[in-house]
Amino acid sequence: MHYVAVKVLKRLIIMSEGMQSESKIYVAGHRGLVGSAIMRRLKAGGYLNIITRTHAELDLIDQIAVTDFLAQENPDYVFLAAAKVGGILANNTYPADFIYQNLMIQSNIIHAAFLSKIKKLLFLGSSCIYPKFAPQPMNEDHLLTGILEPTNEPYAIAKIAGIKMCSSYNRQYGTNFISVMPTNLYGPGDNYDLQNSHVMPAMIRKMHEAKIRGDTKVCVWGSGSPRREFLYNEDMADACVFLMENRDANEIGEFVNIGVGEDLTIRELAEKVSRVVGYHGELVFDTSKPDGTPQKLLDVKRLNKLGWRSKTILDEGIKLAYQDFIKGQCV
Ligand SMILES: NC(=O)C1=CN([C@@H]2O[C@H](COP(=O)(O)OP(=O)(O)OC[C@H]3O[C@@H](n4cnc5c(N)ncnc54)[C@H](OP(=O)(O)O)[C@@H]3O)[C@@H](O)[C@H]2O)C=CC1
Ligand SMILES: C[C@H]1O[C@H](OP(=O)(O)OP(=O)(O)OC[C@H]2O[C@@H](n3cnc4c(=O)[nH]c(N)nc43)[C@H](O)[C@@H]2O)[C@@H](O)[C@@H](O)C1=O
Repeated sequence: MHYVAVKVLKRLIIMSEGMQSESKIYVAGHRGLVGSAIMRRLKAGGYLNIITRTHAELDLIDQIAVTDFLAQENPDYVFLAAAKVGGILANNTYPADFIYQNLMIQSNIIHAAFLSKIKKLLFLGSSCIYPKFAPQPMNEDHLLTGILEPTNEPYAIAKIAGIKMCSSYNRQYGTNFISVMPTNLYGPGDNYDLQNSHVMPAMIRKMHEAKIRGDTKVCVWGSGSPRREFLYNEDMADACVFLMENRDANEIGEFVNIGVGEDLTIRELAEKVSRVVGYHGELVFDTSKPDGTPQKLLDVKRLNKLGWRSKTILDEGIKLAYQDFIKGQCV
């Protein structure tokens, strides 16, 4: 048999074993919004052998350190949830950091995972990989069919490179690297920095602080008309573990969207958050701030067919996220 075919066959035999409770699992970015939820989900699922490194212990931008770490630890499975992440303003202000750090982190881990012959890897991309004016809802076939949104183009290009790395290694070497494209995420452990965060945590904090101070107005960036979809981070983690347990790259296709399949305007989101927080002041729209993509709604048919759908409804998720924010204030 041809040498490459034998190599691919060997890989397929190893892959088909599936994740076991004693499997060695590396979660990169385990303290982040998604990584911390993946940790909770894995522990709840009975996984006993999870390895982690903080940023201070292992800088994922350092290729030699990453290669040595994976060669020494030799995990069976890798969740790649480490990345340079931020909201619209952070992406627009620090484009070099977003493209450089994301290209480096993902390239280092994906290539070292290949060298270490890991059984399966999950790479997290983002719904910003799709063209700015993609038809809605956006399905997986819309990748690379139009121009990207300028505020996050460097980050999106890094994420597209991540998808193409995973699919190229699968094609050439028979690896089992799966890519998922999450919609906008929120939940416990989010980043509440007012400049660099995403809209949901920023709104929670702004409205809470305005309520405490007795402010009559809260500033919402942009026109309020862009539409976004929001997935709770515990659901996101559940989807990641479900796919790692039950689906291989050949069943998924090049990648799969992970979302809810419903969106709302930023104005509607602000109204929902103000109800949960109990803030009754006026919403003022600052149109000097960017709107970004007019709409980002994922088509989740492929995900549903693979056997997963989201559970947490938005109103409930916002309440849980607000409770988390309050808890953080009390520490
Ligand atoms: N949040 C969202 O709305 C969305 C997120 N995603 C994707 O999901 C994934 C997880 O995102 P999220 O959990 O929100 O991000 P977070 O910023 O919450 O977490 C990212 C984690 O990566 C770690 N990290 C970053 N750089 C390095 C580095 N050089 N070396 C070691 N560790 C590093 C961070 O550690 P430290 O803080 O110590 O630097 C942090 O723990 C990312 O791939 C992101 O692109 C996709 C769509 C939406
Ligand atoms: C997940 C995704 O996140 C980023 O894209 P985005 O969806 O545009 O992200 P966002 O959450 O920051 O904003 C959503 C909308 O909300 C409006 N908005 C109102 N008021 C605030 C506000 O106070 N803060 C923020 N951040 N936005 C606000 C804001 O003007 C915009 O119209 C990508 O860069 C990229 O990182 C990525 O993949």
